[in-house]
Parts: sequence; C-alpha cells; structure tokens
Amino acid sequence: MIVLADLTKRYGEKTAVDHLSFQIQPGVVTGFLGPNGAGKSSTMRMILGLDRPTAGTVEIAGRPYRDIAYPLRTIGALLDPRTGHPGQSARSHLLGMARSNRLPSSRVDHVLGAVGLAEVARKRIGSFSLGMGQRLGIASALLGDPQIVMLDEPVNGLDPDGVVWIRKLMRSLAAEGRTVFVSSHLMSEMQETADHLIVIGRGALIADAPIDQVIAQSTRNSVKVRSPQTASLREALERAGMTVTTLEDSELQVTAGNLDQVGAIAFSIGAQVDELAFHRPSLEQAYLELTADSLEYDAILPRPTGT
Ligand SMILES: Nc1ncnc2c1ncn2[C@@H]1O[C@H](COP(=O)(O)OP(=O)(O)OP(=O)(O)O)[C@@H](O)[C@H]1O
Repeated sequence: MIVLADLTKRYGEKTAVDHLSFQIQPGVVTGFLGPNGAGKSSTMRMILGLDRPTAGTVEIAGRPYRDIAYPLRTIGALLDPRTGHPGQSARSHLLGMARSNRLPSSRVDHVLGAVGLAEVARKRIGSFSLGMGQRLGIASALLGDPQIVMLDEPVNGLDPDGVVWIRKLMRSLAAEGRTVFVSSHLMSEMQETADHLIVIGRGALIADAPIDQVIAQSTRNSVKVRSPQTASLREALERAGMTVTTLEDSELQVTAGNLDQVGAIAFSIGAQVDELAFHRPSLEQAYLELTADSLEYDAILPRPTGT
C-alpha cells in the first residue's frame, strides 16, 4: 500500500501538487490520470523519494522511502525509459542494480526473460529502441520482486503486442496481491486495465473511485429511445424533468433518467417503443468531463478585463 497525506510540492510560485491525500491499495490496478502538467510525475517522484515534498508525507508499505534498506525489494518503478548508461549492456546494468540491493544475479536473468529481452541481454542499452528501453525499465522495476510496482506511462513506445503484454503483466501482478500504480494518457488502455482511478487536475484530487463509479457518475450516461411518436414522448419526458435531445426524427437521447423511468413514461402516454437502450459513456468521455476545468492551458487564457 502507498499512503499520501496532505502531499504538497511547490516550485517557486507554482503549486505542482496541492494537498493530495489518498491510498493506493494492494490487489488492484490503480490508474493515475490527469491532464498534462497536472502533477502526476511530481507525485510519483515524491513517492520514490526523488523529490522532497514542500509539505505532507508519503509512506510505502508503512515507511517513508528513505527508511527502506533495500528499496527495490519493496517498490519497483518505471519513471524514465531511458535508464542506464548507453554503453552498458542490459544485463550489466541490471546486475549493478541487483548488487546494490543484495539480490541474487539469478533475478537478473529471470526478469530479462520475463520482459522478453533475454536475447539482447548483452547488447548495449544505447542501441535499444524506445520499446526495448521501456521493457528494460520494467525489468528493473520487477528485479526485486517488489510488492509495489509503479509505472509512469508504461505503454509509451510499445507496439500492439507490447501493449497487450504490459496489460496482462499489470493484471497478473495485481492478481498476486501486489499494489500496482500506473499513469497513462491512453484512456482506452486504462479502461481495459485499471480497477480503480485516481484523477488529479492542477495538483489537486478530482476523483478517487472504482472505474465503474467514475463512468457511472458521468452526465453522459443516457437512454436512447426509438419511437414513431417522438414529439409527444419528448414532451412527457421533459415534463418529468429529463433532458431530451432529438437525434433523428424517430430517435431521442434522454439524460437524467434511467431505462425503467423512460419505459414507464412511454407506456403511460401509450407511445410505441421500437428500441430502448442504455448508453454508457467511454472512460475518455467521463474523464474529459471530469477534468474540463483543470486543463493547464486554461491558466494562460486572457483574464476578463477589470479583474
Ligand atoms: N523542476 C520543476 N521546476 C519547476 N516547475 C516544475 C518542475 N517540475 C514540474 N514542474 C511544474 O509542475 C507542474 C506539474 O508537472 P508534472 O510533470 O508533475 O505534471 P504531469 O501530470 O506529470 O504532466 P505530464 O502529463 O505532461 O507528464 C507543471 O506545471 C510543471 O511545469
């Protein structure tokens, strides 16, 4: 488990992380989302002890990072895919990390095999593609067989096979009871992978909820109804306080109502219903709605005169 309490980071005037408090639970994949500049990398860097918080605390498995004797055995992380010296081989890079964390060299060969780099283990890191670098970063994260794994944009640079591979890997790490914390800008990928979401904007918490709940709370949940009597049906639905949009002559989209309610109203006015279907928005739609007020570039819009 990772516990953030009132975590804050300021860079001069800029508040990158603003009083963040949340817990990342074991046994599930927790997605970390937010627009560019929201503070995700700053938060992850503080979790790993790479940056000092201006205020607040982070605890990993009950302790601050600096108090963990062999960190790789507790938390494995991929923050920057360009790890290691370009002249070094993948294997010697991992051996160095293993040695400093008192891990057996057998772990190096194990993780190289697990990420599909066994055949290029003795090649220079400098000759690696972005996707290979990403796999090497994931190998480093898994080296100490940690209970907590944190990955910043792990699918960057991976081909479709690689994307499926990392999705399965994260799901299986969570199924083993590990804590998996992952950031990504790819909403479709998050929808496939994450169980729980933390969403931040301008450094502050926007959502901390199961993914289904985040989608269910979207105002874009709607009911589509097809009927030859859309005019009278529309009037009856609006009278009941629902918001109705006419999609086509014979099709209405209804928000603020559920299937049963829409069906009952149609029945009560004797309208014929040819189709009644619930439309669930994608995570991307729900996310865009959640973060609409938190985009960094809002901040550079001209202020209204007189303020
Ligand atoms: N070292 C630094 N010095 C000054 N400002 C910084 C520093 N690091 C980050 N920032 C600022 O803090 C804010 C948060 O940045 P951060 O990189 O944590 O966001 P992010 O959510 O990871 O963004 P992205 O999705 O684009 O990677 C941004 O406005 C950024 O410009």
